Formats: sequence, structure tokens, C-alpha cells
Amino acid sequence: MSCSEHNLITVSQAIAQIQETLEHKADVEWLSLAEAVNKVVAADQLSTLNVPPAANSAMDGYGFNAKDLAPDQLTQLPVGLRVAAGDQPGTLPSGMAARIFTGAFIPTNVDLVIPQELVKVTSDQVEVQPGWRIGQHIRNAGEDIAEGQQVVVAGKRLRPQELGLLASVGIMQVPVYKPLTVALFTTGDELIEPGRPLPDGKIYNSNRYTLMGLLQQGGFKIIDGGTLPDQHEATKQALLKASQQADAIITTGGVSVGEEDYVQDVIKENGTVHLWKLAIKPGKPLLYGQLNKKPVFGLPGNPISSLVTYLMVARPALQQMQGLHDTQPASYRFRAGFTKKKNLKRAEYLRVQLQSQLGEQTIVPYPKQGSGVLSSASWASGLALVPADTDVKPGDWLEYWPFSEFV
Ligand SMILES: Nc1nc2c(c(=O)[nH]1)N[C@H]1C(S)=C(S)[C@@H](COP(=O)(O)OP(=O)(O)OC[C@H]3O[C@@H](n4cnc5c(N)ncnc54)[C@H](O)[C@@H]3O)O[C@H]1N2
Ligand code: MOO
Repeated sequence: MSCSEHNLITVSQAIAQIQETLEHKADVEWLSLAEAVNKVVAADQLSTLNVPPAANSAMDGYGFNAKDLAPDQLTQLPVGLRVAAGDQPGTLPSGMAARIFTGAFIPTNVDLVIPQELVKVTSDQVEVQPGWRIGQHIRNAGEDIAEGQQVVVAGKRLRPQELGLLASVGIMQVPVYKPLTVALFTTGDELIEPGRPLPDGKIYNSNRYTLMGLLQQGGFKIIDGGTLPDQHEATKQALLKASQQADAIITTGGVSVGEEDYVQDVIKENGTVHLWKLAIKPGKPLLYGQLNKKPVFGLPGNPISSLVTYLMVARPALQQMQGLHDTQPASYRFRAGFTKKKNLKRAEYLRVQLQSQLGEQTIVPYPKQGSGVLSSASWASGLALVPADTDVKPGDWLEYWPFSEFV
């Protein structure tokens, strides 16, 4: 494989290549609506009824038949029927008004509703001014959902409003994909767990916690493989075992060109390396392969590189396996509030904030953009993309992903 920056593939090419190799999908289980928030629905959900099931009143007031009302003068009618929400509506006798409440089904012969504050009620009569129209304040049967209509498509993540929508058509249980099991490994003899003293030459393992958080946010089940030593045999044993237990594997570190980088060798010798190196900064040495047909994402070790490659490359693939139809996070366009001259051959993902300048939200990068500067990501509200071979000047439009879109 060539290492020249001109031949490196882009993020969208990488995603397309990876998605072609993904055969496995999460298993399906049935859950009640009370347990199904944030799950991905596994089959189209259709309504077997109209919502609302019958025409009903949008107001508290009085229902009339237009034939009983004079179009251009005051009409007085006695109240001959009372219908509250939940009542059987019945029939309005001719020449009378119906007392009706919001949500109550419309009685036969009623074809308009007038809110109570617009009529005058005397002891035994309702007085109506002209100015009404037939159909007013009546919500029609099936106005929200028609019988047979698809209410939720397969592959959609169930938000609270989808749960309510499913309940509104009487569905109580839904088929959803079970959480994917993802094995997570950090690599490197320099890593020490937080909470312990830090010996010379060592650093605290931060990627483990960033990635655990990302996987938890994705709703995945994590097999925490801990830290692999920089040893070929131990790396091989651990990754092969994980490929039998998990649906997918994520590693960080050990994918560049160093002598102590064993992840690539192990995948090459025991499975397939599909791609290595992307035209992005940070995250260039990203590796993707398969062991026992299970996808392995070898994220680069630098803390920002592993964060960015997880979000931009591994996450869409895991989402696809999780059954999600729309795997790309939404992005937005904002103007740059900065200048950047260094013209790179790689697309660059900057850690940025939106800041108000002259009444407009503009993109401002953290001053230190090194791939080891984790504080940049904590300061930032999201990522902005500077395309390859592009200089940025204030006012240029850039693509921006809020971190909140990845949750
Ligand atoms: N000769 C070259 N050297 C490097 C290249 C290159 O093209 N030629 N690429 C550089 C780039 S870009 C990156 S990114 C890194 C990626 O290297 P690895 O994936 O092999 O990662 P490591 O060498 O293991 O670690 C890199 C860096 O990150 C720190 N690290 C690793 N794991 C963790 C962790 N869990 N928590 C916190 N920090 C971690 C590690 O100590 C290193 O400082 O390679 C460059 N080198
Ligand atoms: O590509 Mo590395 O991830 O820039 O530091």
C-alpha cells in the first residue's frame, strides 16, 4: 500500500469500503415501549387504525348543525346534548346545540364547533353570532395517521416522540436490534491506569475512557479488554479471542510504522487488512480489517486521532451493524472566524467552538490543534472540516459537526 499523501483515501471512500465488508447485523429482540428509547427498530411499523379514530372537537364549546344557524344574524338555540371526551357522541336533535369539550367525538349532525368564549350562554339558550364556517374546530378522523400508514420505518432510532407515536396507534411491543457487543483494547507499554502513581516514562491511559464513553453513548455493550502489552503473541491471542466473543473490535495505538506496532501484523497474519491510512488529520494511520469476519478498527493512538477516527469512521460502521438506516451525523455550515494558511494534502478536522462575532455565529478553532492535545476536544463544541488543499479565510463556509450530533 502506498504511503504517499496523494494516494490516501478520503473518509467517505473509507466508509464506503468498510460498509461493503459488513455482513453481520445485530440480533433482534422484542421490547415494550417503556424499554425501547434509543433502540433501533428492526421492522416497519404500520398503523391498523385512524388517529384520531373519529372526528373530535378541538375546543371546549358548543357544536351545531349549520342548517340550524342563520348565516347573517344572531341565532339562539337550546342545548340538547352534552358530550365530554370519552363519551359516546350520540346524535344532535335538529334545532339544538351540543355542549362539547376538547377531544370529545363529534355527534352525528354536528358540523361545526364554536369555542365557548365566542357564544353567549343564558339560562337555557346559546346565542351565536354570524361569522362561523362549516368544519371549524373539528379535527378529522385520520388527520394525524391514516389506517395502513407507516408510522416508523425500519432502521430508525426510537426517540421519545416515536414511542408516543407507536403508542398512539396501539402498538405496545416493538422489534429492536439488541446492543452490538464491541471489544475495546488500548495498546502500549507506556500506559498506566488513572488512580495509580505515574512511574517515569509512563502516561495515563486516556483513550480507554474516551472510547468507553463513546461506546456507551452509542448504546453498545462493551467487552473491556484493558491494555495490551507491546507483544506480538499477547496481541494475537487477545484479538483472536475477542473476534469470537464480540461483534466488532476497537483498538487504539500500534497502527503507525513503529517497531512496537503489532495490531496490523496480527490482523494481516490472521485475517484481512482492508485499508490503512486515510487522507485526514488527525487520524492518518487508521487501520481497518477483519478477524474471523468481525470488523476491527485500529484507531491511531494519539488521543485526538482516536476520537476523530472513531466518530468519523468507526461509528458509522457500528451504527450500520446496529441496524441504523441513517448512519451519518448531521452537519451544519457556518462561516469561519479565522485564517488558516497551511495548505494540507489531507482534510483536517479542527476542534472548534461557535462564537458570536458581529451578531453571527462563526467557527473558531482551539489554538493548539496537535493530535495529542486532548484539552482541545474538551474546550470544543464540535469538529469543523478544512478540506484538503484548502486555505481558510474569515467568512469562508465550513462544515461543522456539533459533538451533540454524535450522541
Ligand atoms: N515515522 C512515523 N511515525 C509516526 C507516523 C508516521 O506516519 N511515521 N504517524 C504518526 C501519527 S499521524 C500518529 S496518529 C501516530 C499513531 O501511532 P500509533 O497508532 O501507532 O499509536 P502509538 O504509537 O501507540 O501512540 C501514539 C501516541 O498516542 C499515545 N497514546 C497511545 N495510546 C494511548 C492511550 N490509550 N491513552 C493516551 N495516550 C495514548 C502514545 O503514548 C503516543 O504518544 O503515530 C505517529 N508516528
Ligand atoms: O494522523 Mo496523526 O492522527 O495526525 O497525529
